[in-house]
Amino acid sequence: MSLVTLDNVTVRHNANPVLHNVNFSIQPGEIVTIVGPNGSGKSTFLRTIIGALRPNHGTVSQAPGLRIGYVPQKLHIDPTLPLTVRRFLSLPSPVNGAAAGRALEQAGAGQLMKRQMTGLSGGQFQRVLLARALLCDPQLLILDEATQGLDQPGSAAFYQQIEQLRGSLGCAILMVSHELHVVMAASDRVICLNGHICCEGAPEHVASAPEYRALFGSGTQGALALYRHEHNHSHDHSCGHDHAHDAQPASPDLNGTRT
Ligand SMILES: Nc1ncnc2c1ncn2[C@@H]1O[C@H](COP(=O)(O)OP(=O)(O)OP(=O)(O)O)[C@@H](O)[C@H]1O
Repeated sequence: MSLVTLDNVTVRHNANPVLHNVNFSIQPGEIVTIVGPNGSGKSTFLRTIIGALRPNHGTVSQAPGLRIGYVPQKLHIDPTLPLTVRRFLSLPSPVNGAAAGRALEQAGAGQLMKRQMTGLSGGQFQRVLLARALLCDPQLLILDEATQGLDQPGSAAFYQQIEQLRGSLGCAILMVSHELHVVMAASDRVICLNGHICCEGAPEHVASAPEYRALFGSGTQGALALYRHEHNHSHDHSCGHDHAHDAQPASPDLNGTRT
């Protein structure tokens, strides 16, 4: 059974159609990535799925009792506000220390519990947002441009964490990203959105689709191939071929340096 289904959904902002006749569903454990140019309706799509926006036409249905974890695009915290990670995770509802620690571990941020929110690096901050989304033990985890502002190794490490979470928690993941070559390697299905669904399918299929290339050009496909190569092999650099041009998704050291 699908976790969420959109049936012929149209959404307008101030009478302007932003999404038009969109059909979509996501299955348990699936990783789906939404790509599309600025203003193409990606955030509107996510907000419609979580129920923050009502469609003007069509229907949105959720599996009964569906638990959704949401990682926003960004979150501003007043730099003068003293707020530890532990306290942040208890907003708006209190959580016990064990649950907070478990969520931080799952997000790859186990050692950040006592840190000040305003002292975190961009990557650490996003992992804390991820931990907060995991507190409800989501069946569907939604991420809206969650790696904005991170460098490419930081983004790649973040998405590898997401892939691991799908493996360990079994949750489905729906994410929006501009970093096509990084994100697509972790996706089961990619949807190219531009007010309507232009094309969808396996990452390789979408990367070579004419609709996708019309929007993004063809440069990404080479980067995707490189990343897949790096992503799939055993990381044994002694096997004799040239890695000089491989994309290198590194594991960030959450204390601030990178390995
Ligand atoms: N609350 C709103 N009121 C009026 N117009 C809106 C509102 N939210 C979004 N829009 C408009 O709807 C269109 C789609 O916006 P949306 O944020 O969904 O796109 P996006 O693909 O997520 O963009 P980006 O990649 O820039 O984040 C844009 O033209 C935007 O200006």
